[in-house]
Amino acid sequence: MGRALGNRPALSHAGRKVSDTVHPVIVAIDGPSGTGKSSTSRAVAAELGLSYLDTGAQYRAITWWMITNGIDVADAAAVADAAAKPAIVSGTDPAHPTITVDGVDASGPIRTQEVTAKVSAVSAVPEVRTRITGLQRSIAAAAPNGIVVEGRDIGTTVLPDADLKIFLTASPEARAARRAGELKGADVSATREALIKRDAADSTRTASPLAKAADAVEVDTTELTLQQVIECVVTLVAEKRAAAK
Ligand SMILES: Nc1ncnc2c1ncn2[C@@H]1O[C@H](COP(=O)(O)OP(=O)(O)O)[C@@H](O)[C@H]1O
Ligand SMILES: Nc1ccn([C@@H]2O[C@H](COP(=O)(O)OP(=O)(O)O)[C@@H](O)[C@H]2O)c(=O)n1
Repeated sequence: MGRALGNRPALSHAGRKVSDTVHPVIVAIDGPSGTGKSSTSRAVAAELGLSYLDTGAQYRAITWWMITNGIDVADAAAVADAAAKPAIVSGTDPAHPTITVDGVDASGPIRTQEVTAKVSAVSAVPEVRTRITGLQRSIAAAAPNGIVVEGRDIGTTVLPDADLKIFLTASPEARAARRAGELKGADVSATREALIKRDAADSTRTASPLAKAADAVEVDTTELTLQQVIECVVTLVAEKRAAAK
């Protein structure tokens, strides 16, 4: 499948050849925690002039709202009942991504350990996924030049017709070392265990689990620098655009 970039209606702009028109490009980047999705996606979007959406931040935002509103995240029915309540707004400039919940900046609170520990339970609830997936599709459809969307189920469920799908992987050791490096003083082996536990929950849930789409390009980042991963994805986007001309 995949949306053929070159098969879109050929619009004729005054003084501009149709072949010069750059169509919006949709890039889906999925994979487990610490594989480099956010850093790669932001950099690729910035380099190519695309919008950027961190879908994990949206699931963290709704989890933070549940916690601050006293909802027991282990109670799936209570989470489902409340899923439509918070207003979640994502800013998609890769130079300055933002997220607000009911108008309040949530970029700091969504990164706490409590949210990290509870986000998998909330994101497994089908009503939550339906709500957040709807937001993601509207944001992608409105991006003027195209968008890089990163998460767990973008290539499989949210944007199955994306022009390019990437699935990033890395060894648990490399991922834990990267994450522990961000959380000053964090123990690498405890971080590794927590990552493995969250990946297992995300991969085994019934509703839209973490999975590689059949037509995704898998990139193992264990031995690559971040710059190498960025260059790899930028090259793959350029190849897609060239093939679509
Ligand atoms: N290829 C890489 N080599 C070394 N460090 C990396 C690499 N990719 C990402 N990082 C670092 O690892 C950490 C986690 O990356 P991030 O992009 O947040 O991963 P994810 O979004 O998949 O959880 C960040 O500090 C980032 O700078
Ligand atoms: N498309 C997505 C993105 C994230 N998530 C959930 O949100 C959590 C946090 O995602 P994240 O991208 O912020 O995680 P990390 O950057 O910490 O790896 C994941 O562990 C999943 O439970 C999801 O279910 N579907």
